[in-house]
Amino acid sequence: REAGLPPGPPTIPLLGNLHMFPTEFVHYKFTEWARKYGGIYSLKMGPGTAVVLTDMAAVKELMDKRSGSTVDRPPMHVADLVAGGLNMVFASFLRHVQRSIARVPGACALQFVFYHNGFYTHIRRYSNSVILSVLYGKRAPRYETPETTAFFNAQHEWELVVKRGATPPVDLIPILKYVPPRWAKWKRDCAKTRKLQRDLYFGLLDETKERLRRGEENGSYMEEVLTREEEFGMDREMTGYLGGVLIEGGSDTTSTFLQSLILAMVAYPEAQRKAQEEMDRVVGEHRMPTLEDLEEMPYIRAMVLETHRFRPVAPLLIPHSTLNAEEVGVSYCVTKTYPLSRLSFKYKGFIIPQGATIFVNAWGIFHDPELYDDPESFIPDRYLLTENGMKPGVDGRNLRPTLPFGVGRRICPGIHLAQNSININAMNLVWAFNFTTELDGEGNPVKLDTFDYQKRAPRPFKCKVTPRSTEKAELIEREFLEAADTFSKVEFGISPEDKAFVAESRVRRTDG
Ligand code: HEM
Repeated sequence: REAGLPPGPPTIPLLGNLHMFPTEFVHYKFTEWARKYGGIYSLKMGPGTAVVLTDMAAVKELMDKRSGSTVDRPPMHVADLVAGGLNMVFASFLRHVQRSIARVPGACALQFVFYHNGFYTHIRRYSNSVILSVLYGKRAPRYETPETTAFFNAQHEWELVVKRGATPPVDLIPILKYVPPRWAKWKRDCAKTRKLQRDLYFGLLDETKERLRRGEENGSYMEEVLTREEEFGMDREMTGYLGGVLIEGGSDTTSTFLQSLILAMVAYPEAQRKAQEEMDRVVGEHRMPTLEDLEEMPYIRAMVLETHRFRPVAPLLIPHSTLNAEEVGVSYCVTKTYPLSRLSFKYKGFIIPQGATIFVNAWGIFHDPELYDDPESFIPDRYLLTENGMKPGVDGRNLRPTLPFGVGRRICPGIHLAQNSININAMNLVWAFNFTTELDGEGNPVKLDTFDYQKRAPRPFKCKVTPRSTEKAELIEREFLEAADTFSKVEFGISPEDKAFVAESRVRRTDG
């Protein structure tokens, strides 16, 4: 480790800390190291450097205030192979694409009707459907809807190619880029993923274009991007990937949050009971909640914040990297191509080299026992006691409540859509259903493991989902049937199987 870098675990020659880099649940290890080496520590990744921030003040200063310099992403050759450098999540800052995204509209959940089992996949379908409706004006009525299946297939392949160890360390040893595909399975896997993604993204784009040509707009986001492509300085490739990246960003994130919320409500029935009490007081039995009710619901708001803290969807956000060389008090206006490698960030006496990868350890902050009482438990009440949920007396002014959505200029562009979707669903779920543990063969409740996660999401778990009353079940169905007109606007071009499913779902099933 070069002199001046933040401290960190001992290194070995050539590899640095690479040999000890965890293959999964990286945030646990990063947090363990944070407790040992401090809120700012470094890891040597071969010749490169990574800096891990588990300190609120450092996150605010380096990632929010000096976002212009920490806005970049570390190189990811696999993402370039799959999306030709146009997956903006992993690409350097694409300003014009970002500008067009800044307008992703807020939308709320239209439908959340499930009666018995299958809630886990239902939630995944729901969040994919919301994003497909917003972007392309085409909803996904079933988990088996062709676009939804195609998306989850492509996503599965994508996750395999980016999995640690699936590819040689091509970002560290760039010469590996030139290995011909016949000797590199990982390259063939990338090509397969690329095809799956392109078939879906450009298929949806072409359908939207065709609809526009026929004058059958339905107000979707991509219609607007297509009409204003020139103004945004975008071409077909960029537009196609813009849509694709938004489907990726918007699908499994919202659903993961909702799955964690349900898991927490089952594991902590007392929190569920308090949320239901508040719901019954504010909304009652005879109507469904609306977003306007949230103002009157401090406990539900606290429960949403606590879910973000307890199980953040992105425990390490998405890694950033430093773009400009800069020293405290002196900003050098440099671009990536201009070599100023001797200049680096200096923060609290530590050097953060140009091009370093920066991880924001949101998990480590949210689970710090110095900041939160009993951080491993789900306790929404903590947000009623203090504004930021921290122990009384802890100065939490440096922590933005939106940290789970990222930092600086890279903050999640879907934040408003996501927050609306999360809030209305949290409210609907609490209003409508009881979530309880399943019983085992002997009638004892099956204990849930709230740490049993797979990548970001809880592993599929069993719980009983029962409507809280017959009246509520009937009301849900009535509202669903009344929303038929709204749904039909986003049912252009759905498959015959989806059409049949939709027709069947519009037949009243309850007696009300
Ligand atoms: C619970 C819901 C969500 C959470 C917690 C979440 C969280 C995040 C986080 C942590 C980042 C990385 C920010 C950073 O690098 O500092 C991010 C980026 C991103 N998110 Fe979200 N997100 C959610 C929903 C959505 C939705 C609904 C969309 C699409 C409409 C979306 C689209 C994106 C995109 C495109 C990026 C990449 C931005 C960039 O690299 O500049 N996300 N999100």
